[in-house]
Amino acid sequence: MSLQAIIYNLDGLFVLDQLLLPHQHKYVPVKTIEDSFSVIKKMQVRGAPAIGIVAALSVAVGLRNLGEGEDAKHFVIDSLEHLKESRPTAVNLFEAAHQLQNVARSVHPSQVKEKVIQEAEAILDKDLRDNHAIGAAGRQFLLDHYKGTKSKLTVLTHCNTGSLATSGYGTALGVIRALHENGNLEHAFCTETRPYNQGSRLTAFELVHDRIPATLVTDSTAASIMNKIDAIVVGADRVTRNGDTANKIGTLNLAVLANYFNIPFIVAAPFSSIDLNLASGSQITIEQRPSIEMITVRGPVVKNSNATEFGKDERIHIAAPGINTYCPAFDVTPAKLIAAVATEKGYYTATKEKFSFTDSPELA
Ligand SMILES: CSC[C@H]1O[C@H](OP(=O)(O)O)[C@H](O)[C@@H]1O
Repeated sequence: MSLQAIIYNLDGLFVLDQLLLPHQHKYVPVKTIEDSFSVIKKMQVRGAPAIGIVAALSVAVGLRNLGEGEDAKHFVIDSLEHLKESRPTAVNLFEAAHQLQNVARSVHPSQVKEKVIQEAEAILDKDLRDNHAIGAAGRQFLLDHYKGTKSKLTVLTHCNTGSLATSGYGTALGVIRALHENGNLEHAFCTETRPYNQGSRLTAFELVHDRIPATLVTDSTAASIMNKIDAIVVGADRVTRNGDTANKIGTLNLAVLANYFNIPFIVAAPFSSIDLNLASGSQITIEQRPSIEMITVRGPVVKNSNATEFGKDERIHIAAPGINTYCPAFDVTPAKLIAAVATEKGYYTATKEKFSFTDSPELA
């Protein structure tokens, strides 16, 4: 089974429906801007970089199919204003929108279609190159950190930051892949990452697919295995100027554990995930998800005791009816708990508990 979250070719744009993984492997066509809004909003495609890429490519598809006489510039600008409303936290969607809208505003009207399609396709191509560089930078930080003491590491990660969250290879999971490919990975642990279960359904799927030695644990197991862990590596949806980082809910728990157990906690993300317009994490909008996603789990319909038919998914209620719920999709980890931010430019470390992303990074 492919790990390719996004397929973009002359036939159009398709996303792997991640609500059905790992049991069903089904691509969904994205033919219109509304299709794009829907697959992002419903989290059929998710992951900060993937969201930005799908939004950009859906505009490219729309431009390829634009009717004669339709205004390309306004199509680009209006479509991306709408897509920005699909999910508020990941900066990659807003960064992609900014890039394409800028192109549409700055070129001659007759050039909008060609130049915006080029820009959208460049975002896709750049992401894969960046992920390999992010993996190298994260690996380099860890080798530098453990220089002279160990070169095979046990690493824990949270949520899904691999090929299913990007154009391929991944960010934090890219660091784990880089360690594995170079003989520096002893073992990987991944947390299930309730309530969407990106870890148990997606990251575990990727680790098994790549034959990386790994163990799945519940979110609540993390503290009890910290004595086995050499580093915690996570992704990011938005990093602010001082290094505060919004990431999947439960990330802050792990950062506090890392700090308590004196384990390096690393954020791995493309530089485009760093929002220099925001001074600190208190300014980040945290997406709230519907409570149905927390109080139920999707499961295949079991027709009878002898056979399981993967028919229409049914939701199985796992919480007491009537209970109030609080279901944020992300939390914010303060910069002081983060040892390094690994980007495609290299890795940044904090001085006096603050990051300076305008300085030169450590090069991998
Ligand atoms: C490289 S993915 C970054 C980020 O996106 C995920 O969120 P979601 O699954 O809700 O889109 C998670 O926070 C990852 O760490």
